[in-house]
Amino acid sequence: MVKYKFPDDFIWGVATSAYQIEGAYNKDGKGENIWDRFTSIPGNIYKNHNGNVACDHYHLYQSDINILKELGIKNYRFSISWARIFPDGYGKVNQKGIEYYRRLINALLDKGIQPAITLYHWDLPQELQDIGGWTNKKVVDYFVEYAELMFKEFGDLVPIWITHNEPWVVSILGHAWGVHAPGIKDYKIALKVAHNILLSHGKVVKLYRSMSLKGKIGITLNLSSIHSATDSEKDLLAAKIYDGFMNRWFLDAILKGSYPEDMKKLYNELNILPQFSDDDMKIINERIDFLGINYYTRSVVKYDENAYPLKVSMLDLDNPKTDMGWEIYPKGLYELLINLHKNYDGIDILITENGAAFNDIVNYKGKVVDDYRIDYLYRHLLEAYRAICDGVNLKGYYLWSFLDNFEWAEGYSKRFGIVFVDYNTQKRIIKDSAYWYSDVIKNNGITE
Ligand SMILES: OC[C@H]1NNC[C@@H](O)[C@@H]1O
Repeated sequence: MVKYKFPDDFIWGVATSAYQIEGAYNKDGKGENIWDRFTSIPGNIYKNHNGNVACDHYHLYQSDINILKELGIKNYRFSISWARIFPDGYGKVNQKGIEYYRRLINALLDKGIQPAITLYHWDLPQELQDIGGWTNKKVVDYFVEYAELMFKEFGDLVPIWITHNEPWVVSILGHAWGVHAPGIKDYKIALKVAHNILLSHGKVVKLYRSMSLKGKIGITLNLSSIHSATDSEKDLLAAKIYDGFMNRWFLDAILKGSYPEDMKKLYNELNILPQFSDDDMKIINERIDFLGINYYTRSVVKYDENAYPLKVSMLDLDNPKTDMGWEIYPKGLYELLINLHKNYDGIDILITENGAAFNDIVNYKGKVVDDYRIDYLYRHLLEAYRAICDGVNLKGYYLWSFLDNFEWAEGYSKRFGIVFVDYNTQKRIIKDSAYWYSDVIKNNGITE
């Protein structure tokens, strides 16, 4: 008996990204991207893993789609590798790249599976990084050129488009903390990158509207519910600052057309505030059809005099965690959804990623009994259900991830998939969580 039934038209899907699963890093005319380069530098990635082969999805996509069909999964979010389309980032088009994605999209549609495409999931063509990457306004225009070609080629086939995946991660992990490609450590650069990414987002949304395409377009943000370690004034302020740093900076720009005043003031004092114009903000505020959110965990923060630049540090609580070391905190998803509904005019929301890494093993029967992942998914879906009951316009849920895959700086050491991948043989093993999720989809809800 279905105890928690979701709305009839609720979108149930799974998600992946190009660099994390495709492999074929130098095949069929694809150009080098910043992750090809970043992973080639020893020490950047766990055991120097890279995405050269990954899950070899570039060659195995048909059998992978057959698994989606077998599980009754009717929506699949994936990203396009920009350098497969424009090897140099702009100008010369690689037809083999276009042909690959056309085969992939048609294979999905043939199985009754609706594609949702992310245009940018971190894999900038290296040639563009060589001219400054996202610090260079030219790259904004090259992104628009790339998006326009994708809309022309696939706009009539693909109902859901996501301009960018997690601009906060691209700017902060890639340009402030340096743990992601391109490995820069400069907050001022990071915020300039964030601004140009948001500009490129707004320009592409405007372009999409001008092409009278029938689908929906939005952006995906990684968001977290922020809690202060104590009720002290300093810790409460630390939580407000971290909420501004991770959430409100992007949400307010995109949905309200202005960066939050408190954060502009702080960044200006820190001399890391990027330059921008009112026209920029108007472009960034272009109306979107949905907000994509990636939720994994909450953040508990405190005031920390020595923490540059925000004087905020994260607590590492002794609570149940996933293999990523992220606290399992399902209620944070409910809190986030309610806050977004209240503070951003009830905008339609898609959960474009939620899931968990656990140290999966294949048992003696050749099965993966991942009850921990089922528990994580159950608890988070219950919170999503509660948010819907409380009025949130939550329209869908894409589980991260379809396949075990390359988890960026962690390499292949972290398994998020509901399908196990043996990287030595490329064999797929459907985990128990996949069969559980298949039932959720079939029942359009969760049973006790
Ligand atoms: O860390 C898990 C996921 N988070 N969001 C972006 C994805 O590319 C990651 O694999």
